[in-house]
Amino acid sequence: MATLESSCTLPTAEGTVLMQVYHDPATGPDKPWVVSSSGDLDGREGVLVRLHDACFTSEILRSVKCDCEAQLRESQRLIAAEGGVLIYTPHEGRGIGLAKKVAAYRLQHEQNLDTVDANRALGEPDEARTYTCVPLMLRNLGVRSIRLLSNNPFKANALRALGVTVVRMESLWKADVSDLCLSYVQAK
Ligand SMILES: Nc1nc2c(ncn2[C@@H]2O[C@H](COP(=O)(O)OP(=O)(O)OP(=O)(O)O)[C@@H](O)[C@H]2O)c(=O)[nH]1
Repeated sequence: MATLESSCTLPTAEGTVLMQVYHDPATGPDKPWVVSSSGDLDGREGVLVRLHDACFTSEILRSVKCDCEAQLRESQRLIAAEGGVLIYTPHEGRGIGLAKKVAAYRLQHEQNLDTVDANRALGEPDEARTYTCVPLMLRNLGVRSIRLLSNNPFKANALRALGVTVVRMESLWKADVSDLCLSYVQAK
């Protein structure tokens, strides 16, 4: 069972957020889950929520192989504007971890494989993400139902299976992606 470890109010470029750090035994102590919320969400329906999986290459090194950083910034902007929740998960590489994701990148480059085939060539699943702790995080904020900022039905299905009421999905799309990123988005 996940636990809320600590929280603070944090001034950000997009306004002040409530930051909460959770520990989930399923993902380990060195991989915190971070919940950043804006506005008073207690008892609210249809709250805007972004479930964002860590992407070191894009968000820290500014890789243009994928659209993760652009999606993160766009969701922060949308959430700040109307209130909502950003859940930043430790599921780097769709859950396979950074080292394996980078090995998959190498195969993509050297053998011209797409993201799914590269994972399979490494003996890894193409999807290893689980979101078991998310209902607790939403409950703790008093969120009753959500609008999920995502293009991936897997995430909405996973949350619904855990009992979260997903009213609808709202698309996140950044038009100015690189050619490399376009092939990644098409392989999704
Ligand atoms: N295994 C693998 N993971 C990748 C690759 N490129 C980015 N990622 C990871 O993919 C995750 C983001 O998943 P995406 O597939 O881009 O997004 P999504 O699940 O389709 O959902 P939305 O962004 O909500 O529409 C992050 O954890 C990234 O680290 C790759 O080539 N291989």
